[in-house]
Amino acid sequence: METNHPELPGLWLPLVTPFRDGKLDETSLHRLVAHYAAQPVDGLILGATTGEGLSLDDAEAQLLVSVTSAALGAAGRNIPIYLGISGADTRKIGKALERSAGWGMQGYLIACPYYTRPSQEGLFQHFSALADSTDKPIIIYNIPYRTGVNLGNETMLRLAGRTNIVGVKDCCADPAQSFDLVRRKPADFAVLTGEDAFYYSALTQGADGAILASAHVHTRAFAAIRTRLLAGDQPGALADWQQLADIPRLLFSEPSPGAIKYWLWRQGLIDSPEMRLPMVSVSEGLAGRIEQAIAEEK
Ligand SMILES: O=C(O)C1=N[C@H](C(=O)O)C[C@H](O)C1
Repeated sequence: METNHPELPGLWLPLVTPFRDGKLDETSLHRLVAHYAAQPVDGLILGATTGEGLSLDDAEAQLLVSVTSAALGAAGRNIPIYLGISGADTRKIGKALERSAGWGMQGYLIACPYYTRPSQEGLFQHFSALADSTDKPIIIYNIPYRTGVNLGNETMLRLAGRTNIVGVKDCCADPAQSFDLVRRKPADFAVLTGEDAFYYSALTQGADGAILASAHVHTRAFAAIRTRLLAGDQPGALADWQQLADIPRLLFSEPSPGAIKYWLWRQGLIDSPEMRLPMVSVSEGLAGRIEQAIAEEK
């Protein structure tokens, strides 16, 4: 793929944000980043859905970026960090882009404005205005079942013409829309699936990669599927996917990132599975199923 952003294709991890006693847990964050720095992860997204970005204030988001950069640096790993931003007011998001410009991440993942359900023209003008507010690359996050609005392919392709709108995290939940986009997109615009359960099928239909919360666990196995497909080994990739396909179902059987945090906590990667309200811990039933999955790993 020819692209002005060769770092985009691949497997990205939307990192959980560890909390302890109500605060961002820097020690766990450092340990977690060091762990993934040694894994085949091509980029990190901070403060997105999985990172509970809506419950972080500016100071915490900045700390998240600086601790993550420092941990990657200490591990000698140079992969891009994008910061998740969401909101429903173009002006406020534009100000957030200005305030965060010097924080040290390489780009932004920006969700479609939620709740107000703007028209396609409104969405076009929204993302155009945001692209004007920053020099950094932007990945659009299209997730209609969370925001209430679907950014259609005609609008996406108009936005793909902007030099710093470099890709989409595609969670449109409509495989026909995703395939149509992959077929028509310019070469320098990356389609990264964010539908964990569609990971294998999205890659076989030409997606450039993925942003997958599920890849917090079995990271190497998730990465290997893409590697096999790129090497032309589709049967091998399918066999691998058949082993992994239950993982997204398990991790998303209750609101995410509860299950992922529980799993990471039980593995000693974070010191607490704590989340911020309105997110609450996994049920006893799900905790038991995760315990069993961890035991089966060994
Ligand atoms: O953190 C994210 O961003 C992700 N969001 C998707 C969602 O909102 O459900 C899932 C994806 O794996 C990561």
